[in-house]
Amino acid sequence: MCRTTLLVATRQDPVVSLTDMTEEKGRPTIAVLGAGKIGEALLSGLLHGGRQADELLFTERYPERSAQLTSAYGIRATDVPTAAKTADVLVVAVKPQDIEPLLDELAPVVDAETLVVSLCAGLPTSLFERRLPAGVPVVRAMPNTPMLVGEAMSAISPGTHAEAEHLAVVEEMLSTVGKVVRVPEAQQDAVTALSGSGPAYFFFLVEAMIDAGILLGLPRAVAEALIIQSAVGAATMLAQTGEHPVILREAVTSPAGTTISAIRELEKHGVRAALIAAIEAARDRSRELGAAHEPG
Ligand SMILES: NC(=O)C1=CN([C@@H]2O[C@H](COP(=O)(O)OP(=O)(O)OC[C@H]3O[C@@H](n4cnc5c(N)ncnc54)[C@H](OP(=O)(O)O)[C@@H]3O)[C@@H](O)[C@H]2O)C=CC1
Ligand SMILES: O=C(O)[C@@H]1CCC=N1
Repeated sequence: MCRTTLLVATRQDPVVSLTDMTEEKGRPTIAVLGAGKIGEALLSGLLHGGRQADELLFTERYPERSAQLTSAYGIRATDVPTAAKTADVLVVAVKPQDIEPLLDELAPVVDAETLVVSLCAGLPTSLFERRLPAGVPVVRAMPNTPMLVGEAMSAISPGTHAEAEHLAVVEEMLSTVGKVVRVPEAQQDAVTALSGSGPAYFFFLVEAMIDAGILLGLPRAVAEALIIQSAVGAATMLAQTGEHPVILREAVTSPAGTTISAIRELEKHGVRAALIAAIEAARDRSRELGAAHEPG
């Protein structure tokens, strides 16, 4: 099996040398267990953020995929026992459905000196704590794919044995690739539905708006350029002005103008209710993924 890589990191030279950083802060070695979409995005984002390839490791199921990633990023592939022995932080990025065999592999080789960070939707820290040796610190994190371009939104929650220092390590790692908030673990299913899956909703919206441009007779390339830049502009306004989205929308909506005609159609078709229901369904699916691993 062979997949294309998402993005080849272009900046392999460090902003600050590894020696400087290790002397100052003792930057941890990070191993990503399962370098699929999000695992690769994290590795790529960390390289872009100034991490050195030799501070990073990954494991994958198939040698073709490992070779592809090593050739794209210069990061070494390894196996789970070597990752557990070598790395300070093990980032679990397999699908929730694949977690059990990975925990079987991890349990005999991990100890309380290693920080385990799970990116898995729905899986509670208690699952890892139950299956791994006593005292292993676990942090649950939910990032999103914009980490590829340093614009991730991540939320992190400590498990029972995770101390302030562990949260700080994860916060530092994920802030290299975007923004980070701390939330109680009980909120992680909602976070997963909102920001973990969130980029997909925006991509879906952009795709639908480009289709509308095609319907109206615009060339595809023109429709794409118009919508993508409108999305970038709107997101930048939201981020930079701090204004409520209602205020920003009202500023576009001229009396008896074009925008209000469109808004009336969106409301008539229940787009707001559809989004709320969609995000609720994603939250429920996250809960279901976790419940599948409950004991008994
Ligand atoms: N995609 C996203 O936007 C986000 C995903 N997540 C979470 O990240 C996790 C991964 O998701 P995603 O990247 O989309 O999924 P992918 O299927 O793309 O990535 C998972 C990778 O792990 C590999 N894998 C499976 N089992 C093992 C194993 N035992 N050892 C080593 N590698 C293994 C898979 O190989 P193979 O393909 O051969 O099975 C695959 O390459 C999920 O738990 C998801 O909930 C969290 C936030 C956002
Ligand atoms: O779709 C999923 O299950 C994963 C979790 C959040 C984003 N992607």
